Amino acid sequence: MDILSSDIGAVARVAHLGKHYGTGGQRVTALDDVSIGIRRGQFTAIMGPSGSGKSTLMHVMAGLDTASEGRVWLGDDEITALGDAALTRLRRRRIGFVFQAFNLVPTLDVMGNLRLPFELDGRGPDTAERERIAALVAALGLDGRTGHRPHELSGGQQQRVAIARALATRPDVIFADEPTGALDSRTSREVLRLLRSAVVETGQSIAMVTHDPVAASHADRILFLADGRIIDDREAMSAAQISETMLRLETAA
Ligand SMILES: Nc1ncnc2c1ncn2[C@@H]1O[C@H](COP(=O)(O)OP(=O)(O)OP(=O)(O)O)[C@@H](O)[C@H]1O
Repeated sequence: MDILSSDIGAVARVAHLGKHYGTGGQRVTALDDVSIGIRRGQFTAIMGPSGSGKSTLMHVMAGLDTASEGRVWLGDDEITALGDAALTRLRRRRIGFVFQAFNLVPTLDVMGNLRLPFELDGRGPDTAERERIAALVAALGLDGRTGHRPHELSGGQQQRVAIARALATRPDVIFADEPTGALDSRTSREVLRLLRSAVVETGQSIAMVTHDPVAASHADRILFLADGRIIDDREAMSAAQISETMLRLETAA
């Protein structure tokens, strides 16, 4: 699939991306000639059967893993051209992450975790950033919890902290890898509503890898991967329509 004209100006983009693991008879092709953009201000879900390359695509787009072939951009900046130090800086300043396992620092309290992206950048949050953190704490229902450590919070609360942390630096894009994978269905819905409202209210761009058709039904756009290729690119769909598409893909796989 060639890059769509509507993906030009995308917040993150890959062209002719290939990713292989191993060599010789052990060689696995995780991604095969993928060209796609994540559109600015949209909530994009990335779906596909197990092993189809979803996490690999996200990790390469986010600069957490390298491409074997092709090129990767964040906005106008080609990340495949950056050295390690520049890539680390770009990730810290311009990309937010939300993971299935929350990935909070267990020894820091909630406020410590929220300040962490700024501390890692070699500075504390400035006044405007402190105000933003306070607004996120209130909006995400974490008032009264800022002195708690992660193990003192429920899974849903921990994921809300992770989302607040990802939003705090106003990243160009947030990559979320199975953000509801460890949560029950009611808590998952709350987390998805939070992600959705960040897109609608502040124009945050979010790309989310998920297995869950209900989670993907919150997205504006759904990319379907199979065998390392993008095989479908759809506007918002219902959970039932997504389940049907996934069933077709899994049966074909
Ligand atoms: N570090 C690695 N070494 C070797 N092979 C790998 C590695 N990481 C991923 N793969 C392989 O690449 C392919 C794509 O994996 P990936 O994790 O991206 O798929 P996925 O769609 O995210 O799967 P799942 O839904 O099960 O998490 C798979 O065949 C996987 O076994």
